[in-house]
Amino acid sequence: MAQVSLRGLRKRFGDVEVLKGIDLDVRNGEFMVFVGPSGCGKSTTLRLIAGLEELDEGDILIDGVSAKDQRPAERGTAMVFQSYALYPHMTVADNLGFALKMAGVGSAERKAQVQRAAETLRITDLLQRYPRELSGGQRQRVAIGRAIVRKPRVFLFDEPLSNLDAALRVDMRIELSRLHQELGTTIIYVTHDQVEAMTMGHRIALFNKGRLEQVGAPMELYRAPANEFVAGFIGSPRINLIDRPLAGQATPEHGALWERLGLGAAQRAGLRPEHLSVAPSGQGVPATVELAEYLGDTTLVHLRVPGVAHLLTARADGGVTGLAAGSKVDLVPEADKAIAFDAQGCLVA
Ligand SMILES: Nc1ncnc2c1ncn2[C@@H]1O[C@H](COP(=O)(O)OP(=O)(O)OP(=O)(O)O)[C@@H](O)[C@H]1O
Repeated sequence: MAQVSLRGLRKRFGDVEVLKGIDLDVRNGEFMVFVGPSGCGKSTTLRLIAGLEELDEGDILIDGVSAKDQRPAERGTAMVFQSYALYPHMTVADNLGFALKMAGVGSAERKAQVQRAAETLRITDLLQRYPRELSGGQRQRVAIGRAIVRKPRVFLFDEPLSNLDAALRVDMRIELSRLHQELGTTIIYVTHDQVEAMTMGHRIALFNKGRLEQVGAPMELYRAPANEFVAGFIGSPRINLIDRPLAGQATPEHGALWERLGLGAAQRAGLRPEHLSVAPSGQGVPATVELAEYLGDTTLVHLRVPGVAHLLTARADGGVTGLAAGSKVDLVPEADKAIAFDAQGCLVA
């Protein structure tokens, strides 16, 4: 286990400044998820920690020791790539044991460690197969096993599940969380999938354009996003953003909705779909159904309120039916759940 501290990390590729000063402390034994849109710099940060890229400015401390002058092999990190990067001509057992062999570990000890890793990942029956004889999920397990046998101080995962189908991704999410509980090793995990971030991370570091927007526990980012970007990135379906109506120009519906939110001077309100409900006419703010998505356990209702710029999404009970496009309904917001943002898009505390 190790603590990883990033201090003022900066990195450019040619003219493009990809990291514009990243400061972050990853705690001992923590499962830290780096999340953010494509190209925001999360993989570059991971590769800097692994020593696969060189820093322009700043420092990386692993257990308080600067990694700047350490080669990748000296850092005690093990990386798992999206592409698996297995040796095609080697069996699973040889793939797992290769790093140990290179490190001069004897055959009997190597065999024991490979066996242990295979048991942890539940792939003992695959040890004699070749990578081409494995499914995507099995290959990913082998790739993780290869990292485990090295007994790293820090695991670095770069989008390890993105090549798997949806059902397998869910299984592997659970497996990886179990693995972390079992090993207790510090994990830094890169993904662009906010569901993975929410379900697996002790904490999330949300990147955007080479900077960190917010670092915190998943529910902290969900309930108290530092700004509109965080609010919009975390949560599916997306949070509803409702502008304050311009004085004297609001439609009665927009005015009534804003009034119900009770946010006074805020510039914009964020309201999660589960905090917006559909009620019989006369009980709330009049709206028109654009589309209802019946998902079984819930129904997502996309609604138009005259004067409000965007469609609003309400998450209704799965029993709600008969909401044809064009139906008139009323919307009732849970005002105490509304999140207020100022003119700069920052959270109003
Ligand atoms: N070796 C490189 N040479 C030039 N540009 C690079 C290199 N590596 C990354 N970049 C650029 O740096 C930016 C950040 O890339 P990075 O891979 O860190 O993003 P990311 O947040 O991990 O995105 P994704 O989810 O798409 O992988 C991108 O604009 C990318 O094109």
